Amino acid sequence: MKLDLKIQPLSSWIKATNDNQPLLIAGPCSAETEEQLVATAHLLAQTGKVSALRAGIWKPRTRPGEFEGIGSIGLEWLKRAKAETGLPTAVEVATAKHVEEALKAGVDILWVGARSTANPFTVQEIADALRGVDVPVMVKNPVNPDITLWIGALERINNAGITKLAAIHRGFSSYEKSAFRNEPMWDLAINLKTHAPDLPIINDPSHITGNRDLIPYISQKALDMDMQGLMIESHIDPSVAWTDAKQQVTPKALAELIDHLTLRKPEVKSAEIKDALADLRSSIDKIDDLVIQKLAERMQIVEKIGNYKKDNGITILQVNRWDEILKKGVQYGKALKLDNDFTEKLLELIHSESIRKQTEIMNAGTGVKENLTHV
Ligand SMILES: C=C(O[C@@H]1C=C(C(=O)O)C=C[C@H]1O)C(=O)O
Repeated sequence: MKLDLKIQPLSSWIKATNDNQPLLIAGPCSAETEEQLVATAHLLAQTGKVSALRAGIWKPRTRPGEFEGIGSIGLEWLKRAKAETGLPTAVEVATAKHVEEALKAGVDILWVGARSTANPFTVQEIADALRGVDVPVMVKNPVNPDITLWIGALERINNAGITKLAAIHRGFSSYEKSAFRNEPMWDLAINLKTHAPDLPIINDPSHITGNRDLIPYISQKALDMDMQGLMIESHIDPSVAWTDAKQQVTPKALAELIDHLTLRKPEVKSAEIKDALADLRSSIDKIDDLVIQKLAERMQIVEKIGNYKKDNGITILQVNRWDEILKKGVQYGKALKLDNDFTEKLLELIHSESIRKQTEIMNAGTGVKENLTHV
């Protein structure tokens, strides 16, 4: 399903400062003092790598009692930073009042935060406040891994007439313990790209990692996933930052980090490489056809087994048999140099479809509607 978004190219409102590096939006997590913001902005501008200055002035904090942003006074500081450095400015807005104040103060780019994206009422309020205004808006993914909420927010903003639109991939909350503050769940961002190929996606490695040491790894991966730019938090002295101290980098460290990234292009220019890729891809197509044929054959056998089970009062799940398949498969995959995790996930997917199919057979004619795709 392709989304019907009316979008202007990213280059109509923001560009990388040069062709050899990614588009970079940078700035402190929060504007703390006028001196901190303006001094950080100067150092960022001096790197020659930054296309816009970001700073949070209204901060949605998970718990009360934490620093909730400096508020509207920060808009004056942003004005000064822009006047002195020439950098366009970007802030997060979460209410109609924020939108009005930010626009009045001449903020160049607005973004909708992850907690706001998760709430359609909030997004609609922001969208209504944006009607008739020509300002670029970036929409962060919602905190929860729900791509339809992300799409819905983009649609609401776009329906209000905002065509300078981009998505920001900042990762998703997860119950699992992980090295990341927010799980990247790349599949969701790739899925969004498939739904809206023209929609630019900016990656936010600061919020994904929550840890400055992991930022280069996520930044490189984002570029290799064909994302259009990076938004990275940078503070003149991260050790004393009032918010997110662990994930901020100095402007100098940011410049070095950007220099170490490799920028690859999605287009294949050389005819020779194009031919070689076409050959390899045609081999992949043949293999994919075989994989699908074999899976369909397997499912026909599953159907027969399901019918036997129905006629003879046997449970669908056979734990020992499943365990045997999993162990054997993972071992075989390993011998053929497949990653254990991959083989396990693949077999689990096949098994859950097999269970679904047999559940359908058991329920046939009983009036029980089986809507679940996975059990
Ligand atoms: C197909 C069966 O039913 C279930 C599905 C399995 C599969 O798809 O391989 C294996 C064990 C069962 O949990 C079976 O009992 O063999």
